[in-house]
Amino acid sequence: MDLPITSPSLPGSRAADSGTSDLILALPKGRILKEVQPLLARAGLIPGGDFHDEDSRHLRFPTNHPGLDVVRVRPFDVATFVAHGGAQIGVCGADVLMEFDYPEIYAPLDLGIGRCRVSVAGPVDDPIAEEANRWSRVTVATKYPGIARRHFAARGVQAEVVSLHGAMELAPSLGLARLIVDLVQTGSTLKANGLVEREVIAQVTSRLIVNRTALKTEPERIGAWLARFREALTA
Ligand SMILES: Nc1ncnc2c1ncn2[C@@H]1O[C@H](COP(=O)(O)OP(=O)(O)OP(=O)(O)O)[C@@H](O)[C@H]1O
Ligand SMILES: O=P(O)(O)OC[C@H]1O[C@H](OP(=O)(O)OP(=O)(O)O)[C@H](O)[C@@H]1O
Repeated sequence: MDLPITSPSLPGSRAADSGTSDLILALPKGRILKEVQPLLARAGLIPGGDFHDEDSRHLRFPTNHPGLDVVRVRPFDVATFVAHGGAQIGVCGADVLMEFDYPEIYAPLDLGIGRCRVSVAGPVDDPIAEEANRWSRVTVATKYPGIARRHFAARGVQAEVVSLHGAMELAPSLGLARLIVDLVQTGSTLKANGLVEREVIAQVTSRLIVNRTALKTEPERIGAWLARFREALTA
């Protein structure tokens, strides 16, 4: 398929030479970075420099496409970089998209990786937690305050959120909150900490995301990358 993406083999094809700026693809550090690499390869995108050196202090890397650089950021920050137009394209979990609900972000492609769910969980030995939807107030420890508040508000329950960035599973036993809202995949972290899943809020996979304004102003370049990723998903 002949796509209008700057070819690395054409001399003088740097986007900067033609007066347009480089596109930036924001990738999340951590587990998704590993999972997304085969897809990048199928899309013909190879990050360069010392991208594969986990100890590198560089944050921005060139690729085999002179018009596209990659940045490596925290998973939660991918959405923010793309929403603010610092990056035009990104790879981001649906959990993060739900949390921020940025209107500037368009998420056209489900990449089918990073599969898990956002759930409400509580202590195994607190069966009353099952009835949280009937209470007027709950305390919830989470790194998803927006998702938690909206989820309980939709049932007329006010969620008092204790904001944590990890180890949410400790919160009920240490008295920070009665419930948690967190990601669950195998359920082994919940089990290991005496918790049980009470309710699934949403299924999660990673998405290819784009900045809506960038897509309007650069439909050919960004559209071509979307087409490449779409094709890579079916390859
Ligand atoms: N257990 C899991 N199984 C599958 N996907 C997951 C799991 N945990 C997280 N994810 C997905 O991977 C994304 C990144 O999670 P990861 O654990 O790598 O980073 P993080 O711990 O949220 O970030 P940070 O390192 O900034 O705290 C999440 O937003 C979610 O979409
Ligand atoms: O159901 P499981 O298969 O046990 O997976 C769920 C765990 O995975 C995630 O944590 P992660 O490993 O990313 O650690 P972190 O949140 O502390 O970064 C999530 O926050 C849960 O703790």
